[in-house]
Amino acid sequence: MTTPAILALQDGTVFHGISVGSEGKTIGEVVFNTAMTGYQEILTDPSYCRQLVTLTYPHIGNVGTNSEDMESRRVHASGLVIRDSSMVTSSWRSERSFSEFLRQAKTVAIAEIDTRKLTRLLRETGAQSGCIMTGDADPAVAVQHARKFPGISGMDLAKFVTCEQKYQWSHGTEFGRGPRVMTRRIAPYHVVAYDFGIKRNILRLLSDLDCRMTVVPATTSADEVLAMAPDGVFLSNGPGDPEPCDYAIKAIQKFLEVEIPLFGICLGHQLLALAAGGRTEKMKFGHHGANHPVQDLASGRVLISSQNHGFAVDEASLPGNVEVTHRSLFDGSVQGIALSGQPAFGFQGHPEASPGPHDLLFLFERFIADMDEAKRGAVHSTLAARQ
Ligand SMILES: NC(=O)CC[C@H](N)C(=O)O
Repeated sequence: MTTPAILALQDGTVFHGISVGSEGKTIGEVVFNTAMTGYQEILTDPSYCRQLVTLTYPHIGNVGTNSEDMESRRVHASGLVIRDSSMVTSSWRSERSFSEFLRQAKTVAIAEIDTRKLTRLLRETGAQSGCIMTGDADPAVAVQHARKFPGISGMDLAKFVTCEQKYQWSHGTEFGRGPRVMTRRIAPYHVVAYDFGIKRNILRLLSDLDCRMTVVPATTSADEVLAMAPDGVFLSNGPGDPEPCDYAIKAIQKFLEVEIPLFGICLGHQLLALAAGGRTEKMKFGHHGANHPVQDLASGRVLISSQNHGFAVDEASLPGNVEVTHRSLFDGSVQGIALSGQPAFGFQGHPEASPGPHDLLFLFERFIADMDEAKRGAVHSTLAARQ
C-alpha cells in the first residue's frame, strides 16, 4: 500500500504524490538538480543542508546505494522530490535499496509528481520555500509550513554541519588516477582542510595527490591552523550563506596576509572572495547539475563542470587584485577567481565531481604546484639567509 504525500510551495502551489522515504514533515528551500546520475552523492553532500532537492532525471534509485558513494557520514538534504522511484535495484555495488536507504536516513521523500512542471515554476519564480508532508496532510497547513521557512539568505549553516574535532584523512579514491599520481609518493604535502561541509571526494583526491590531510572545524582560528605548519590551506564547500561566516573570513584574511597557498571550492571560493574584499549575492535559482559549461578565460577552453550553489560572487564588488578566471556560459556568473601575485584561487563549481565530469580535476594539481613552489621558495630563502 502506498502512502500519499504532498509538496507545498510558499506561493501556494501544491503537488500531490506518494511517500517513498521516511514518514513525516520537512521544510526547506526547494532547488532542482539536473544531474542524470549520483543521487546518493547529492543527498549526502552537506551543501544541501536545509534544501529540498528535486531531481529532474525521472527515474531514481535503480542502482541502489552503497557505502562508497557517501559524500559525508549521512544524508544532509532536508528532503527529496522525484518523478519515479525505481521498484528494482540492479547493481553489483548495491548494498541497500534506495527506499531502504531513505527510510534509514529518516529522509522524507515524495515521488510521482511532475518534476518538469516544478522545475519550470522554480526557474520562473526563483527558489521558493517548500514543505513535504506525508500521510493524510492538509494542503493549506503544508503551505503555511512552507511559508515559515525563512530562506537560506543570512543563514550560517557551515557551523551547523562542520566536524566537532579535527581529524586526519588518508583514503584515496581507491580506483586510482593513473601513473602520474603514483610517482608523487616522495613529496608529501600537509594540507589543513577547513570543513564547512566538506565532500569526501575532495579529501580522497587530495590524498591521491599525496597530501596528508588534517580536517579542522569551521571555526578554527588561523593561528591554530598555522601552528600545524601546513603547506597549504583548503577551504571546503558547504551549505548556507557565506556572508555570515565572519570567523572564516577573518581566518582567510590572515592566510592571505602570510601568503600561504590557498584553494577554495564553492563556499570556500565565496569566502575567499569575501576575505579579499568582495561581496556575494543570492542567485535566482542557482546552479545544481553536472553538465554546466564553464569557460577558462585565460585559454578560452570550455570545461564541463559539476555545480551546486545558490549564491555567487558579485563581480562588480571585486577589488583590483582579484582576477576573474572562469565564467559560467549559462549566465555569465563568476566561476573562478585568483588573487594576483599570490598563490590563492577559488572555483565556484565542483572539480571533485561526485557526481559529475572530471574536466576540472587539474585544479587540484594547480594547488599542489602552488604548494611545491612555496616550498621551494622557502628552501631558497633559508639557503640565502645562511649565505
Ligand atoms: N556547494 C557549496 O559549497 C554551496 C555554497 C553556498 N552554500 C551556495 O549555495 O552558494
